[in-house]
This record gives sequence, structure tokens and C-alpha cells, in this order.
Amino acid sequence: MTRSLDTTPKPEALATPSLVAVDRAIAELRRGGLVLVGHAEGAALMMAAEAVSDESLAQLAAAAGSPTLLALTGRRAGVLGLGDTESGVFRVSSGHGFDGETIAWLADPGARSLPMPVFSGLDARRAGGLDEACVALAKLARLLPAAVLALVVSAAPEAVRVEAAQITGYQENAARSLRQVSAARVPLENAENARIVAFRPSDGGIEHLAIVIGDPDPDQPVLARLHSECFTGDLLGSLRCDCGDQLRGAIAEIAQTGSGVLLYLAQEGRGIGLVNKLRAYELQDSGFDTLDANLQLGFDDDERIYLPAAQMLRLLGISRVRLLTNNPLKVDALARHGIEVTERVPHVFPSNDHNQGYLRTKATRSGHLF
Ligand SMILES: Nc1nc2c(ncn2[C@@H]2O[C@H](COP(=O)(O)OP(=O)(O)OP(=O)(O)O)[C@@H](O)[C@H]2O)c(=O)[nH]1
Ligand SMILES: [Zn+2]
Repeated sequence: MTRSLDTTPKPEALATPSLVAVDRAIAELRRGGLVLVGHAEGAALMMAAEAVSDESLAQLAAAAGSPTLLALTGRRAGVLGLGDTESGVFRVSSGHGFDGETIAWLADPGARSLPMPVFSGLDARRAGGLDEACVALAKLARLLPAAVLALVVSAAPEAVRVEAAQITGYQENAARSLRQVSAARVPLENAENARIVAFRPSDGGIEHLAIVIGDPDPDQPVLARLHSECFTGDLLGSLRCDCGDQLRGAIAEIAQTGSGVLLYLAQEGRGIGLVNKLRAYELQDSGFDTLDANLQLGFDDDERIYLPAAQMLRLLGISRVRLLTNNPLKVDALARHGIEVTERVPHVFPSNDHNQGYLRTKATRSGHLF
């Protein structure tokens, strides 16, 4: 069988340089480097808050020619008592810049065991698009949602450069640029007639997978499951969540029905990444529920987007689905992105001693229908 590679012209090719610019900036941030973010308000040199040291902070301030500032989500600012909002981004300044320990204390709830620094003269105010872009870039890099920045006052220093608009448009552009790059037959334990189809954005960023079972009829609503990646539950059988049961249960149910598709979406930890999910687990062990742990870290309770899922369904020729889920947000999101959900099919599995609280929180606070 020939591989069904998509060879049609790519109208989104123009978007690729901006995707690549963001991709480079992500790599730079993740290895503790400096990134120059351009915006109509001016440019800032930034680094990820979780990557700073006293030396790198001094280097950042010297290269930009101004003191370091800290950009935090409104969520995190609220937790610290520095802001009174649940949205947006706050800029925190001390007048003379920050040291590494203060940044750690402000940005990372896990750093609280450090001796608490004295916070005198901190000023926090709602920030504009420049700081928002810096925080968004840290999130795209799957790091803590906090950025240290310094405004560039004279000549732009040498650094990887990205524009704020490229950062804010990244997720949508990446989703729209998804293309099928491979498809292979992979017989599964509970679904022998399965194929795995891989989709890649044009910058070579994170790939998403579709597990196509049987031969779905595109003229009928297709039984579908949007499954967000969960390394701990899917692979290790973690009992903290219900993901492993839901993954294997969906594959078995689709196979029993005859055909359908499971989209395996690379948005681990409700979109915050595996490392941040582990940080959230640590917070849950000290008493926060699954949603509040996200908020303590400075994230929204759910950071996922479903445009990639809608795009993959379209590329598979599917426009109507019967959706296996308990989460009404998934139904709404697919509809918003042009996929008709003809029916919500409940997808509930028995709880265990470790995930009862997690499932209860989903029902009482996230609107999951159990
Ligand atoms: N941040 C965070 N993510 C978690 C936690 N527990 C599980 N997850 C993630 O939550 C996601 C669960 O995804 P799904 O099962 O697709 O979604 P859902 O919102 O539960 O909806 P349905 O299962 O469709 O009803 C996975 O990405 C998990 O990694 C947690 O305590 N904190
Ligand atoms: Zn899970």
C-alpha cells in the first residue's frame, strides 16, 4: 500500500516563518537562554522565570540596559495577593530588579520552602501585550507561566527574536498547518483493524495522532474520542486519574461498534505539560484539588485547545461525530471549530481509592457529566 502523503500545495506556507520563529524562541527559553520579544509597545529581552540564576538575571539586565521585571499571570498574582484578577498578566517590579531567589518564590509555588525573602516596595500592575506575549511564550515552552523581562532601552541586543503577534497566533497557525505525515497499520489488543495516522505542523512542532479503527463512513456521524495525552495514566496505569481506562475503553468501544477514530492529542496535563502536571500533583498532595493546583501554578484550570482536533477530523474527511466524552467543553469546542457533534456518548469508568476526589472535582467544579 502506498503511503497517503498530502502533496497538495500548502496555502499556509506563508505562516511557516512565524511558526519557526516561535519554535526557535521556545527552544532558546527551554535551555535557559534569552529571547528578544518585539511589540508595538517596544521590545523586551526575556527569559523563563524557572530558568533564572543570579548570573543570568545580571546578564539580562545588562544586555537590555534596564532593570529586570517579572511578568506573572493574573492567577498567580492573585494567589500572591499582588493582583485582584483571574485573567490577564501582571508586571511586577521592585524598582531595582530581582534576584533569583525572589523570582523563584514569586513564580514557583514549589519553591516556598526557601526562606521567604523580604518583599519591600514591590509594585504590581496589569500589563499589556508585551508581557502577555512573554508569558504566553513560557507557556508554549511548557514551563511555569512566568517570564523575567527587561525593556530594551537602546540598541537591540543580539538574541533569538520573535514578535509578540507571532507568539499569540502560534497555536492557531500551528493547528491550521497540520498535515498528515505518515499512516501505518497497527493491530491493537482490542482493535486489530487499527491504523495510526500522524499529523505534524509545518514548523515540525508537536505531532498529534489519530487512531483510526475499522473503516469509518464519512457520510455518517463517526464515533470519536478526543483523548488528551496522559503519560502517567495512559502508559504507566496511574491511579490518580481515569485516563488509562478511558483510553483503552474508547478503543475497545469503537472496535465493538465497528469503526471510529480516537484522536490522541499532545496536550498533556490539560495543556500544561507533564512537568507542570507533576508540580500540580505535588500541590494536590498538600491539599489543593486538581483545579486549584493549576491556579496556584498560575495556569487556568484547563489550558487545552481543540482546533487541532477539528483540523485532524477534517483532514480525515470527518465532519460529524458521536463524541465519547463526559466533558461538555469538548462538545462546544468542536462545534465552534466546525465539527457537528450529533450526540454525546457518556464515557464513564469505575473510580478507585486514588481518583475519587479527582473525579468528584471534575463533576462538581468542571461540569463533567457523570
Ligand atoms: N493539570 C492536570 N492535568 C491532569 C490531572 N489529572 C489528569 N490530567 C490531565 O487531564 C487530561 C484528561 O484528559 P481527558 O480525559 O481527555 O479529558 P476530560 O476533560 O477528563 O474529558 P473526558 O474524559 O472526555 O470526559 C489529560 O491530559 C491528563 O494528563 C491533574 O491533576 N492536573
Ligand atoms: Zn490522566
